[in-house]
Amino acid sequence: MLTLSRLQTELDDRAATPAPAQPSFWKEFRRRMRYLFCCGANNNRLEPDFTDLNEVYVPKMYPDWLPLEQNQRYQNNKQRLYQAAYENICPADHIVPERDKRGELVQIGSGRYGTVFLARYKPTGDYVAVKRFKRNKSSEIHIRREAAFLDILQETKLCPKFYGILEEKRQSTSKFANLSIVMELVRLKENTKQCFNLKSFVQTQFARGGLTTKDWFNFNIELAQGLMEVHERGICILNLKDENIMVSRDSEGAIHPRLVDLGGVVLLDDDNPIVPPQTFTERKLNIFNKKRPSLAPELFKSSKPTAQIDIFSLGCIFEDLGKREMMCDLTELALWCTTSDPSLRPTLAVIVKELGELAVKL
Ligand SMILES: Nc1ncnc2c1ncn2[C@@H]1O[C@H](COP(=O)(O)OP(=O)(O)OP(=O)(O)O)[C@@H](O)[C@H]1O
Repeated sequence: MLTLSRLQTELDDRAATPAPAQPSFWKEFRRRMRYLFCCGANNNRLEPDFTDLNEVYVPKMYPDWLPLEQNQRYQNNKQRLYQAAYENICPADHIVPERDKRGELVQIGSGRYGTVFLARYKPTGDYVAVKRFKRNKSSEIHIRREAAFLDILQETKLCPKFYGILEEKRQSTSKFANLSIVMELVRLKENTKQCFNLKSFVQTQFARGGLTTKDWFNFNIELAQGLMEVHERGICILNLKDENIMVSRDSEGAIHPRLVDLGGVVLLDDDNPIVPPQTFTERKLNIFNKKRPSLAPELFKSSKPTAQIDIFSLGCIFEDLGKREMMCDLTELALWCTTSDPSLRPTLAVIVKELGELAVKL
């Protein structure tokens, strides 16, 4: 909602900005935010035409530094990307929503773009998570794009299995869009329906009981290794934060990270740099920066989507964990990862090595 003070600030800004050829602040702001968090390189496309993503995505899948064998796999992804976006449909009668005693849908979590519900996948009886998207926040291309990336990243240990796109006819007055994403339910333990993201996990005594510092180090090693796998596929998460990392515990009590919410992903080293609008004043940048402290500072100047951006966000996760669990070594590593100069941040390989060495000492 445009509050009076925000409106006043905008008007002040407009007055201070020379009129000719300057795009409106809010128009440019929305365009940039869409670029950052929704459509990535295809921010200008309003039509659900996915072929452009194919074209944009595939050349990026040939980074020189990758072994030939991996490049070959990316070539095969071209067809899959399209299929995931348009052909990987989960038939509506395969999904049986779970309801509580009052007959309401069981909600697992929610965010700015969607709400995630619990359901059963009829053919196998598996529990699944169905992410419904808010109609006013997500375009069709946004949803299809998220699904396509989930399809590619489900190969990694970090991301949940993708069951397909669910199409349901809803009234135009409905809060939710017609398309939803069906994916594996990432739950705390095999035999429960409870799900915890890292943020809620650390605050819930019964879920986190009995953990040692070593467990946390191993968890972080897995997280960094998982991120490496994501980067190897030419993808930058951009939106890495504790709410998007789910925690599961195995039969021995060890914790493992899984990544959900690929709504913000962009292509690594995309030629389109992410730049804040010209009219973004220093003050506004600071306000936005404070609201999203896990975003790397270079994003607020002008930056290509790089691995270092995710490493900064990973550092913010380490910082929170280090402080909360009183792991000084982790806090120190966090400081290194969140260096404002991206070229000084450690690579993921170095992070894994450092964490491994620290874990051995325990
Ligand atoms: N596969 C899943 N299994 C279990 N819980 C999930 C799953 N996917 C999402 N969640 C839960 O639902 C919450 C909201 O999902 P998600 O982050 O995808 O929504 P969003 O609207 O895109 O969020 P954001 O505001 O961060 O963009 C997550 O924080 C997580 O706790």
